[in-house]
Amino acid sequence: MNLQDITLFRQQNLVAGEWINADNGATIDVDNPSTLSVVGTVPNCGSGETERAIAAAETCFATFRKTTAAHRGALLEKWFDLIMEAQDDLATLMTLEQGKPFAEARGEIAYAASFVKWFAEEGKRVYGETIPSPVQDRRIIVQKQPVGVCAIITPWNFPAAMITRKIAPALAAGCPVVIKPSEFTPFTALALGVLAERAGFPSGAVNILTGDPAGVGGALTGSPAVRKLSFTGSTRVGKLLMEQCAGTMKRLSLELGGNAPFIVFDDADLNLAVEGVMASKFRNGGQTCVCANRIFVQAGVYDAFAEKLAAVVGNMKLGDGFVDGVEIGPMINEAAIAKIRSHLDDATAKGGTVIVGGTQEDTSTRFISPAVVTGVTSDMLVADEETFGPVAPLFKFETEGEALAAANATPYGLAAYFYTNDLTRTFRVSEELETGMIGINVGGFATEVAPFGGIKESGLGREGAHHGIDEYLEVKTLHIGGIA
Ligand SMILES: NC(=O)c1ccc[n+]([C@@H]2O[C@H](COP(=O)([O-])OP(=O)(O)OC[C@H]3O[C@@H](n4cnc5c(N)ncnc54)[C@H](O)[C@@H]3O)[C@@H](O)[C@H]2O)c1
Ligand SMILES: O=C[C@H](O)CS(=O)(=O)O
Repeated sequence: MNLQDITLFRQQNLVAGEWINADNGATIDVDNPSTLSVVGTVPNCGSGETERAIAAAETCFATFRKTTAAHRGALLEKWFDLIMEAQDDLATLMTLEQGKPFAEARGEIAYAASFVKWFAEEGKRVYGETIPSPVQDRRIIVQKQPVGVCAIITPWNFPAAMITRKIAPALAAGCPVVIKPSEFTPFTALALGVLAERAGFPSGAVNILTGDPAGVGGALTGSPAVRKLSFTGSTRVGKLLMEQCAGTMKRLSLELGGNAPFIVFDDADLNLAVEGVMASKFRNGGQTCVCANRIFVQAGVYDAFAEKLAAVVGNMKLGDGFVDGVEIGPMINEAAIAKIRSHLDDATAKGGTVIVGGTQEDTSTRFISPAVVTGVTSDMLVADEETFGPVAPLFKFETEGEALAAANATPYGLAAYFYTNDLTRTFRVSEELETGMIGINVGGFATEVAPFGGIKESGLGREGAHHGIDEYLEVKTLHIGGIA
């Protein structure tokens, strides 16, 4: 493994300031989706180790909550510096275990670090209020306090950013965390844990467990000592965890699945719209929650747009993430390949045409060439399910009303995109689209400064911006009487 600092490669879990193995010594293999070789192993922990991590976080909370925001901000600043110094090593671990092109992995590390730097400052701006009392001898003060021990469960597709987008505000607010990263991409998370230790976070502030999702997750969601769950992943698992948290009334932040519409109106700049699809659809090989999942093109420009898009997609470089110039890496696992194949086969069986890509040179690998499909209709799987792969399905529409109805015909509401040069249409369409975030003549909006999140079955709450820290705070109102 080509790391400058090999100590960042950890095959153990971080619990109460100690690096541990599973109590029974069991391990999980982590493979390289490009070569199918084993990158390494991590402990297969369960409820026992999780309960110890929760206890360590609870012990830590008693003192960590009383540190100043400035102190916690200084720790976050130091962590930011260490993350950026280790950017290449962290990106190497990410490409090894997740497969994304190395340049994208480096970009994600910088994106992940931006949340750490942002919340180092936001923690110092957690302001309270004084409220004019309706009773003469009383004073009313509103305080904000850390919610307590937080459980953090994250997906494999952005293995660094999905962790820091949660734990940076949690730590800034004074909340210790117990993290369960995806079993597919644990090494990035564990390396971030090494750097958090080096930054000076106290024992028990950051705990990281790998293992049986249901076992670790069940201990986290069932523990009354855990006051909040922040989850990013599929809507299916999000609903399950929401149910499991009900018994202890935990605070919830849920960042779930998407089914983003991408609408190209006939007055759009088609070259810009093609650039937008490339940015939105094919980032991380299409394994992105906010990627364009359904592309609606107005009839007058449909053929021209399809031709332009196919020409660019057909020239994309597919391969191992460490090869210079590769734009599409391997899919994360065999199930991902199977889902992509099922969507392509279903579309062609129902009248669609794959005009470029969608093939595998070797079906024993996890590589599939990026595809454009025309003649796509609402009865196809791609209309209702997150493909989570490099497939661009093109739907044709006639009127704005038809496009809006189709775009909103989904239980998801995370992201949407549309391209137009008509100002009044910009406001009309923005106000009608049922999503949490909209790109207008832009195909990507990953930034720490703006709120990120969805509506409907895409989740609850917001991450990033000033909104993100409120998810880790409780509001307390003081009514002080007898003041003559
Ligand atoms: N909205 C967002 O910000 C956002 C960001 C990234 C990914 N996602 C979504 O995540 C999904 C892809 O990620 P994924 O495949 O890792 O999702 P997933 O739901 O399968 O897994 C997410 C995490 O949940 C854990 N998990 C699975 N079953 C569990 C259980 N029973 N109890 C506790 N934990 C459990 C997994 O181990 C993993 O750590 C897509 O739907 C994508 O849209 C959403
Ligand atoms: O996959 C989901 C991520 O949240 C996408 S982004 O990097 O935040 O845009």
